[in-house]
Amino acid sequence: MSTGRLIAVVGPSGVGKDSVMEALVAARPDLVRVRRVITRAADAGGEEFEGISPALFAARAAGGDFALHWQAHGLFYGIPREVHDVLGRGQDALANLSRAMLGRAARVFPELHVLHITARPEVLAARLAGRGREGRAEIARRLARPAPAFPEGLRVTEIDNSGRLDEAVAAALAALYPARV
Ligand SMILES: Nc1ncnc2c1ncn2[C@@H]1O[C@H](COP(=O)(O)OP(=O)(O)O)[C@@H](O)[C@H]1O
Ligand SMILES: O=P(O)(O)OC[C@H]1O[C@H](OP(=O)(O)OP(=O)(O)O)[C@H](O)[C@@H]1O
Repeated sequence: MSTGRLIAVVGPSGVGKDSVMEALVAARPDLVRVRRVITRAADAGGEEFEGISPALFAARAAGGDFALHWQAHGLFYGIPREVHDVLGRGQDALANLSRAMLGRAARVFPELHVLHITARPEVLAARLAGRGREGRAEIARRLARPAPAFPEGLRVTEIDNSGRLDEAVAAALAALYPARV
């Protein structure tokens, strides 16, 4: 049985990562979305995640609970190591990763495929305002966050989500699951 792919969905805040992942899973029930462990308030809304304290996060990271973990936006993020079981069953898994983690992710997940979601800057600002999950200062910080460079040699599909979400999702599905001729 071939190993499943870890499909890393990356891109700037507000670009549509959660929206695209939700639609991909709806279109492909065999696709598993990784439930991240985040030190974000459990009632923050948005993606379905496990909210824990920074102290517990550190203990679990030290205990080897995470296949990957990183810090961003003043939060800690972890990908539970159980994702390896999903891939070992031959299933693909979707995970929202930091762009800064892609080099490490490629070492941890040999079958890594990067789905790089992009959008025009003015679109990002409007979408973060519309989402309303962060306050104005945090939105400004996220919009000003420099885009980490990607390491060489990754399998990357770039999807422009400046327009209709369904079109971005269709392009992602076509790239990830090209129709067998
Ligand atoms: N193609 C799109 N057209 C219009 N609104 C979108 C589109 N994609 C995402 N959104 C909206 O933009 C906001 C940010 O999307 P989200 O998926 O949370 O981005 P990210 O996870 O990358 O931060 C959300 O309110 C979402 O509903
Ligand atoms: O290093 P970067 O590529 O800039 O990514 C920074 C963080 O943003 C995303 O998290 P999250 O989904 O919490 O933030 P978002 O919804 O604003 O994208 C991503 O998973 C990283 O944890």
